[in-house]
This record gives sequence, structure tokens and C-alpha cells, in this order.
Amino acid sequence: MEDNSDKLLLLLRSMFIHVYALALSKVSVLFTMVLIFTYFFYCLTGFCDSAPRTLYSHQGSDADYDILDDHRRILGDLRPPARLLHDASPQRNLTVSADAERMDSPGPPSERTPDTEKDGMPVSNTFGLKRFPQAIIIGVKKGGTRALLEFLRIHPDVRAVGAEPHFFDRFYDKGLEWYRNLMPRTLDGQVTMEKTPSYFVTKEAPGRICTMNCQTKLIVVVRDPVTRAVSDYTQTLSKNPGLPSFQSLALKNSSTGLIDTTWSAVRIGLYAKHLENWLQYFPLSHFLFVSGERLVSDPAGEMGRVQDFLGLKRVVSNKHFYFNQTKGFPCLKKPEGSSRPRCLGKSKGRPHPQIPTEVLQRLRDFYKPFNHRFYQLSGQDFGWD
Ligand SMILES: Nc1ncnc2c1ncn2[C@@H]1O[C@H](COP(=O)(O)OS(=O)(=O)O)[C@@H](OP(=O)(O)O)[C@H]1O
Repeated sequence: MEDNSDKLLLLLRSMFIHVYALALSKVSVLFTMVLIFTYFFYCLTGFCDSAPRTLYSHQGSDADYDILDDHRRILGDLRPPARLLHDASPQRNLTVSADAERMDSPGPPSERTPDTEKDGMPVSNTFGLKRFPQAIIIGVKKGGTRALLEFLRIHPDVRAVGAEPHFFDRFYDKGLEWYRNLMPRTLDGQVTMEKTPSYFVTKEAPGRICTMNCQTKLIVVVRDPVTRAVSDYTQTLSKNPGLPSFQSLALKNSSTGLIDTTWSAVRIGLYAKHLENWLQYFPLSHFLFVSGERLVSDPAGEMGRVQDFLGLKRVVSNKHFYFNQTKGFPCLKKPEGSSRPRCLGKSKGRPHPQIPTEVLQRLRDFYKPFNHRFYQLSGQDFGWD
């Protein structure tokens, strides 16, 4: 009898231990799952990326860069890249100098991020590496640079910083590692890009970019300097409604009709002058001049040229665009993974104030010789006169 109860007790004890162990393992599985979900959520909101985020768009020229787009892209980035699914990438003709390759290696310990170095080798905790841009949209302000970058970002082999980094004009003292850390991760063969339109008019920018990598491809979106000046003025006016009239800023003196070239809205349009500075550092073959006008009238045509220049397969084409009658500009058809068609923000393609025709004509006359010099230097006639 006592023997039997002992056995029962033993049986009950072993059952209890089993149930307890089972419960413990379930709790630990649950706990692990909670941890995994928390980590994914953290990554989805962009916090596990080591890149310092800059949002200079509100201080800079590009006032309506949509940060939500970056979050959408982070979601997109969690999808395995196409080339990992089927490796059919075309041969790239982008070249990166030995110096740039060297600079891709990790910086001093103080600048290292946890996922950029292991045993002296760059590694990554997601796909790809942060690299210096092989191509930069350097200008011009109000030329259509945001439209170009957003159109390029449709391409699976282009990865670009959303906001303007302003490294080569404002933040050069932060150092190249700081700049590289701003870049999105890319796989071999993908092109890293950024756009900061003020580089084109920054005297030091070409030398600094060449120090990073003299093989960098440079894209300049140019637009009739007269409409560009009005667009620039419209932007400043939207931030400062008390601004003096366009004509009082553009003309030194209304009776002589002399143009005030110290006004930045006028000075930026002297494309030949700025290009001459760049040509001291880079050969013409490193530049692509995109017509801001054609980017509106024939976005697919202009994108074809850009993709060729970057050595990319022509992926972005007519099928990606539609003309939005209300906005009066081409917009992107519903991009994959997004729920709606996409036009640029309200500050892109806004109405310009009426400027007296004689002032516009005066400006047109003023720009004529500079435009012609620019056509000569660039080897392209943009037909502004
Ligand atoms: N598809 C599309 N949608 C909207 N706007 C377009 C587009 N393509 C070119 N543009 C022209 O881009 C002009 C703004 O140029 P940027 O993006 O270079 O401006 S900025 O320097 O970044 O502020 C902007 O200037 P404004 O028309 O004066 O607003 C547009 O004319």
C-alpha cells in the first residue's frame, strides 16, 4: 500500500516537472518572439539604421521633401534585393577609383558604427554597404533636381539619400566618414546618389568632391535662368511675404536697367561661370546636363539619357509617368509597394507671381551671352533664347 502511494507520488512529481518544463519553454518561446517583434518594429521605424539622419530640407532649398517616403523605402529595403532573387544585373560601367575604394574602409575607432566593422573588414547587419556616392546631382537650385532624384529612385539599382546632405558646402568639416554614414546601403553594382543643388555654385565643391573621388559622375539639371530666377524668388517670397518686388531685387537701378548680379537668384543662373570652375577639376565627360524643361515635357526621354549616363539598364520609362492635369506636371504612376500615385509636393510646380514683361526681357538680354557660352562649354543648345 505504502509502496503504491510512493509510486503515485513519484509519478505526480515527474508529471509536475514535465508540465513545469513545458510551461517554461513556452514562456521562453513567447519571450523570444516578443523580442524579435520588438526588434523588427524598431527597425521598421528606422531606428536600427546607424546612419545619422539629417533633415536639412526645411532649412535648404528643397522645402517639401517627404520624410514619409524614406519610411516607405525602409519597408521596401526589407524585401530581399532583386539581384539576390535572380542575379541578372547588367554590366556596370561605373568606375570607382582606388582612393575611393580605400575610403570605403572603416574610419578610426571613434567613428565606427557597430555594423560597419568586424576584424578590419566592412560588414553589414542588413544588405549592402554604405559607400560614397558614385553620382551626385550638383545643381541647379530650382532646376527640377527633386523630380529627377525621385524619378531615379524608382530604379532598383539606384539608392539615394532623401534629404540634401549639404556636405560639400556646409558640413565639410564633419569629415568624409560622417558623409559616408549618411548614405544608404548598396549592393555591388547599385549606384549610391545624393542631390544638393547648391554644390553647383559653391567654389570649393569641385575640389572637395574630387578629393573624395575624381571619378564621381556629376548631373546638372539646368532650366532657363530667367524662369529659374523667378522660381527662386517665388520660394523666398513664400517664406517671407514682406519681400521687396522681383524687379527691385533684380535691377540695380530701375532707370538704367542694370542687373544686380550680387542677388543670388540672378547669380545662380550664370551657368557658364559656375561650369568653368567645375571644369578645372573634372573633364566634360563626367557631366550630364539634364534639361529641366524636357524633364517636364518628356520625363521618360530625359530619364533614358540619365540611365545611360549612369550605366544603368533603362528601367524607368514612359510606363512610370502620367501627366497630372491639376498639377500641370508629370507624376509617378502608382509605384510598386505604394498605395497611391505620387506627385511632388506643393512647393514643386507652384504658380509664379506676375513679373513685368520688360523686366523679364531685360533679364533675358542679360543672360544671352552667358547662355551661349554655356551651350559652347556643355556642347548642348538648350534653346532658351
Ligand atoms: N514632375 C514635376 N513636378 C513638380 N515640379 C517639377 C517637376 N518636374 C520639374 N519640376 C520643377 O522643379 C522645380 C523645383 O526644382 P528643384 O526640385 O530643383 O528645387 S530645389 O532647388 O530642390 O528647391 C519646380 O519649380 P517651380 O515650378 O518654380 O515650383 C518645377 O518647375
